[in-house]
Amino acid sequence: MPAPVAPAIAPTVPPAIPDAERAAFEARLRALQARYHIHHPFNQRMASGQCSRAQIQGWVANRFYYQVNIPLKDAAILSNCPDRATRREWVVRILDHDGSAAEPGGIEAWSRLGEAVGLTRAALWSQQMVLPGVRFAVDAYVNFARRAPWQEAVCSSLTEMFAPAIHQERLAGWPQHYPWIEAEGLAYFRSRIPLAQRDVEHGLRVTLEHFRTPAEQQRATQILQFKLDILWSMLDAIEKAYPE
Ligand SMILES: O=C(O)c1cc(C(=O)O)c2c(n1)C(=O)C(=O)c1cc(C(=O)O)[nH]c1-2
Repeated sequence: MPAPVAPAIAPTVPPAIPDAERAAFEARLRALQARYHIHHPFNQRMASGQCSRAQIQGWVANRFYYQVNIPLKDAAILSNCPDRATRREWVVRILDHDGSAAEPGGIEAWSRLGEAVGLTRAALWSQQMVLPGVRFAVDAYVNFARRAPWQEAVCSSLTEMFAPAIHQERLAGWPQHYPWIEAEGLAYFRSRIPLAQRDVEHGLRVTLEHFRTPAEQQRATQILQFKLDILWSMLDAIEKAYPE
């Protein structure tokens, strides 16, 4: 009688991915920078000082809808994530935007940007200026985070890899191009640079660990492209509503 075969025990720790493979995957994700909204014609006009006051106000009022939805998106990711260590690291993103007793937070900073460009708080908070295309695009992001496996939603946040450059671009250019914007209004962009870098460090760790096979990694690039398309569509809608 043959000796009984020991039952296979599922490994609790997945095998390590070779460093070179990981680096190649990360490089493929980073290469999608070419599709970032920093290259959108509206952003290029905004960055080179060609936007009117009405266009800047339209952009700020519409982007506010993105800002107020980011914490809902992050809460959706938390609600789908059974891993306590990940939740502990992720939850800070909600307070970054919503603020706390100690810090007014990103949404408040964006409201100040609104005032700095001449929008009243009522105009901003009423969301009356939010365009249908912007609403659809942002809602698609939140809905994706609600429905997708949490690691996929984490991957979709990785456009933040490219965000510090666009914040820097505004900090460097706006004071000279748009001297009518009160300088304190730009604090939001300054505050996001270190936060985006921290977020990306975490988001990349999750993504590089989770998407392993070529097919999974292909899926990750498609998810990142989907998110790039959301940001791009927002500017398409804004550009159409506020023509030159
Ligand atoms: O101003 C920008 O162009 C820009 C882009 C992005 C981005 O790439 O998703 C974010 C932000 N800003 C931002 O301020 C922000 O808080 C943020 C959070 C996220 C996200 O997906 O979780 N993206 C972004």
